[in-house]
Amino acid sequence: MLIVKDMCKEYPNDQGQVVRAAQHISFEVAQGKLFTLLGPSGCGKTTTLRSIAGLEKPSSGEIIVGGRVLYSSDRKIFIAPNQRDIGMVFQSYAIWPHMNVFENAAFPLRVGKVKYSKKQIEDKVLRALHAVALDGLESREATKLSGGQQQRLALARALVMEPQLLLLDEPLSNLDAKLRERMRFELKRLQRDLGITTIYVTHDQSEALALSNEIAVMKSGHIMQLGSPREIYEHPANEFVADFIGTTNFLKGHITSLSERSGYFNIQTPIGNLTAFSGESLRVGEAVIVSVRPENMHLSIERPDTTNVLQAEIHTKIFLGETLDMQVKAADQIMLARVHPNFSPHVGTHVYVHIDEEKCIALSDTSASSQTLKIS
Ligand SMILES: Nc1ncnc2c1ncn2[C@@H]1O[C@H](COP(=O)(O)OP(=O)(O)OP(=O)(O)O)[C@@H](O)[C@H]1O
Repeated sequence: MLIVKDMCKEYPNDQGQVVRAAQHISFEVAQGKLFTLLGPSGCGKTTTLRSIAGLEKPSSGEIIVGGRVLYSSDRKIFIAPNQRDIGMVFQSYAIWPHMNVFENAAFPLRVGKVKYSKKQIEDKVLRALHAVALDGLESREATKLSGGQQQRLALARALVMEPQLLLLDEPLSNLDAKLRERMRFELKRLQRDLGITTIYVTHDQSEALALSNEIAVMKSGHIMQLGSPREIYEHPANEFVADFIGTTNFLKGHITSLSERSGYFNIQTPIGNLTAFSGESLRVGEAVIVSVRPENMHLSIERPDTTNVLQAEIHTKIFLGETLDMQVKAADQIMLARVHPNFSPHVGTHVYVHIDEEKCIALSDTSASSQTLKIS
């Protein structure tokens, strides 16, 4: 449905230098899916989204929506934003305060090139308002809506033209935390019910995990990893992704041997030997970082009869209601374990930490590429 091919966008900055805002961005989104561009501030998410909308002209590459080329540097094609059949909702969704709900939603139909009859406008607006569950509020002044309702109205205004592609740029960031969480579910339901292909921009990793069929994690204008929320969470491609998505423990080490299980490696770390999975082709002696999610650190008082067991001591405990976060200390390394609140040994207690081999992810330590150890 949407194809972005090798897209680059450069801007000149105030010092006359070139800012490479998006570099060789390529991805495809299937019909009806929700695809998220996720990354820290300045990584190029908005630039990518605005390029799809036609609000920015990329420096090179190609953008195709539903088989129609909207931009191609090679073929010198650039379709104007209002000819692209794309709906967009921005962070500052700016509904019109002097118009009621109906008129706000009808606005794009009234100003567009195509002239619609009164009946057509009414049908389309009521359909869009129904989709976002604002039916019955047509004559309410827009300013008398709650934050969440205003957000849904902005969405209805983007949907009223029945675009084939919907672009959402941090649409929930102006809402308070509770409402944001509720709107996440609403957005997901709405997107699924309407089956509208959607590109979503956010810097909030939990929002991305909750909403997306697929995520592109971006850093400094590059896509660092493309994958489903589960793939990205469970098998981060590199240290940046592991660190940016969720909470993780990092252990530095080096590979001592290949495990008998294919894809697994035996690793020596300062706090003990571990067997870990890696999607990379790592070599014996190579410096690695092992990433372990806190919920995969299983603590026990008795030594479990299995492999991948470390010895540690309870360092600090933080009660979080449904979970207990425990910092455990092994050698000089502090690690975070997220456990059930029923398991609450005293600070200073010696514990065993078991980590399933599948949940230990070895990533090549790029910062240590020059320090590869030789194992004879
Ligand atoms: N019009 C512009 N002129 C010059 N530089 C720009 C322009 N727009 C964006 N940039 C730069 O391009 C880079 C990417 O910006 P972009 O807005 O795409 O990032 P972002 O990931 O969406 O960030 P945020 O989450 O803060 O909106 C940044 O370094 C930004 O300063």
